[in-house]
Amino acid sequence: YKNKNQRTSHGASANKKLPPGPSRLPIIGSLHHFIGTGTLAHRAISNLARRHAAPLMYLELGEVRVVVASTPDAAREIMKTNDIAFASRPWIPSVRPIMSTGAVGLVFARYGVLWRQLRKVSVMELLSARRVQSFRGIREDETSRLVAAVAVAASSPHGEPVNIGRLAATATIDSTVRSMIGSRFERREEFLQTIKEATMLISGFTLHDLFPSSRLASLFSGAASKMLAVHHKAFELMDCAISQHREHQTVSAGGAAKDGEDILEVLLKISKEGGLDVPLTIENIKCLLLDLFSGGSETSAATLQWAMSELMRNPRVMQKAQAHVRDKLQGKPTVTEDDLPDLPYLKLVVKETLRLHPVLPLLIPRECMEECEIMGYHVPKGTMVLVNVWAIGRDPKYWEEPDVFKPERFEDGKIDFKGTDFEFIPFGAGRRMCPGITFAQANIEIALAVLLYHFDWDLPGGVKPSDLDMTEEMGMTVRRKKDLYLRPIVRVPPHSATE
Ligand code: HEM
Repeated sequence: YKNKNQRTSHGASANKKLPPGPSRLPIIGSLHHFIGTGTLAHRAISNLARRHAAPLMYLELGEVRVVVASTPDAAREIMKTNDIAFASRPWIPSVRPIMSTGAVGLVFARYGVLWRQLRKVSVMELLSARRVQSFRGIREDETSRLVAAVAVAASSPHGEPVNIGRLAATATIDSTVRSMIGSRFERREEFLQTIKEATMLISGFTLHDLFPSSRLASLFSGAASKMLAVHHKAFELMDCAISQHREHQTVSAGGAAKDGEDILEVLLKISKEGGLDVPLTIENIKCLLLDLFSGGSETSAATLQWAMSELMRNPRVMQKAQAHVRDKLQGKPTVTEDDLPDLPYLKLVVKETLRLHPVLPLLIPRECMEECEIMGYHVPKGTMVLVNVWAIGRDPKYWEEPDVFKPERFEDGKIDFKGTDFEFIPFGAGRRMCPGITFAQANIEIALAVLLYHFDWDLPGGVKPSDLDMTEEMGMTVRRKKDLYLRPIVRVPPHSATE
């Protein structure tokens, strides 16, 4: 056994104190602490950090060194004080073969000129408030379809329960994809399946990722070749999305109403104009598109589903939110984005949902680019760094009654998720912070508003609110394990059902 607070044994780092953490065994490191716990990583890591009183904790997952930050102070030291040192992403062995082909998007790009370029284009051009605003018509159209689909179920003789998570996901995914390529993706289901497969492989927990130097592990897991196969499939789908985009443009040019520039159009234009520090290749464009598709849709869909789940579990909050929307809208036929600024309570509901259910509970892993001292401990170069935002959002030192869903806690407007209040960082912070906050907020708020405005909701089968199953499942994001089925009752009839 190695003891906690053990000094490192790696060359120049020798004699420097590593953060505390659980005991480690030869070869497997700390992995035995995770086996048989039956708990998802963010919960298991949170339990370990608490047991070892380790705001900054050191683990070895197989051969991989990992440091986990579990308090706002630790997160601040990493993502603010030492932001540049932690602004890279690790290329775990499963993704390395793909990245080595040059197929680098934004999410996994190493810190450097290419990342800076892609980041700048994304923040300034693709996901800016102005651009997000230009997709308003798409969002309103998709949410009116959502309302229409729910209304159909509500009008069935026995009041059919609807799979609200799935319907809301369809609305956010279609809205995202339309903003990207101008129309709904013909191969949406196939694409979602591919993303799901890819994200299982890049979770970093394959044998090959944990024991990168073992040829046997690499052979057994076959992860690299599976990853390449998924990557080829994803690229084939992106080619298809690009051709679909071209066809759509031809149709639009032929007289059909046009929504304004979509994201792919902007990217192709920027790449053609040139004058960039690093040329934007078609490969980069496909990767970036893939990142935005996948980063943009599942995260928002999962958040919406958690919001509805918490509202069902907390009838007081549900009634207050519904009364708030109906009061403000005063019988208007439907909610438009003009109404959203008048619905502050809804924004608080979204915030509280993200506090209790940050869909990326450990953010996206960072990599330490140069050895650093954090909270008096040594973090060696090359260490993978995770920030447990799930644990931070439930820390009783910072949150009163942390397990209670209480949107009012944000009422004074002092705490926001923009990356400066380290007790609440569901979108991360610093240079690698999520660039899609405005895009996500827009999609989530309008969908939630229409669901609460038009309908009341019941749990089918006589389930009591407090008994609603909230079990999590880890996919690309932490989502509900079981789909959320609810029975809708129309309160404000939708004025016109689209299709
Ligand atoms: C509720 C919705 C969302 C949540 C909770 C979320 C959360 C996150 C988090 C935690 C990170 C990592 C931040 C870090 O390392 O500090 C991230 C990165 C990223 N997100 Fe989001 N996100 C959401 C929606 C979106 C949307 C709508 C888009 C785009 C349309 C998007 C695009 C990205 C991209 C491209 C990155 C990588 C940025 C980089 O590495 O430089 N996200 N997101």
